[in-house]
Amino acid sequence: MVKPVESQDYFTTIYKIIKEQVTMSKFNGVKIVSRYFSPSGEKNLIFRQFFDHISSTYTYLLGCAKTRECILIDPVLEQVKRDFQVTQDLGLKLKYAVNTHMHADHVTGTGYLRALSGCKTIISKTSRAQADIHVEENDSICFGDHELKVLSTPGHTNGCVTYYFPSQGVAFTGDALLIRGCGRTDFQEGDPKILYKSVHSKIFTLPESTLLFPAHDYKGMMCTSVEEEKKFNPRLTKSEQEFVEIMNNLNLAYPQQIDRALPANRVCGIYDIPNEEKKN
Ligand SMILES: N[C@@H](CCC(=O)N[C@@H](CSS)C(=O)NCC(=O)O)C(=O)O
Ligand SMILES: [Fe+2]
Repeated sequence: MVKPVESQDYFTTIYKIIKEQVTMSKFNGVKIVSRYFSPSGEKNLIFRQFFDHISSTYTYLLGCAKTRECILIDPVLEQVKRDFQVTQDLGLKLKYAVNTHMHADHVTGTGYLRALSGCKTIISKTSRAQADIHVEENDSICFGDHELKVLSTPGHTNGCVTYYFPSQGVAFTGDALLIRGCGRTDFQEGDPKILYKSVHSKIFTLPESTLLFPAHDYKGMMCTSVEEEKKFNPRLTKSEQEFVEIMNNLNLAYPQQIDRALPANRVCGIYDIPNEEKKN
């Protein structure tokens, strides 16, 4: 039985309430994970998922309901004011602006957020991009009472990481794993064999009920689970050889903003915001 949801909180419209990581029923061989991902502070967590329509990027706000410290994962430059305003509305103090990788399709908002709020920027060491803090496999990112673990998941880019949130049974996969897809491997040191290994050894080995939140979706989907992707991902359920073949023949157009995005993202976005701009 799924308990009715009484909270008006955002997340309850997506997931039904249940106390622990219990799976409720089976459909098409997949356990329907109806997990309550802390919207009301039951587990002391504030969560928001934001979307940028131009680049189809998801940005995630995670906040500690007790200490009010928060982080933003994969903010987009053009949406920084929106995202930052929400942190202020909710009485949160931004501690870190975090990247899953050096994005090619949009300019990261991390540098701008740093200028606006004084937060620290984070990216992986392997990305070789500039930031205040460089993370590696097994590092922790702590905010308030919460801790994310860094999993190195290269293949889309060398520096791709997944941020795993064990206490919530959630992982933020960046472009390593997309819903029913994965990040392309045809530029930025992309390598399909490495990506296949990353996903199979680091993401598909997480508990099956782990909810996965990617950096992008192009079909309007918002979230998946390890179990779903292990069963239904049209690329990563194949053998390594078939996967390589698929990835080498995607023939995708280059991201429209790539020429602007890569140089900016090498320095973690735009840092020098005019004072006037900061006030608006
Ligand atoms: N049309 C978009 C770019 C779409 C794209 O290439 N997305 C990347 C993630 S951003 S680096 C990707 O890996 N896609 C995989 C796929 O299968 O679509 C734009 O012009 O920005
Ligand atoms: Fe990417």
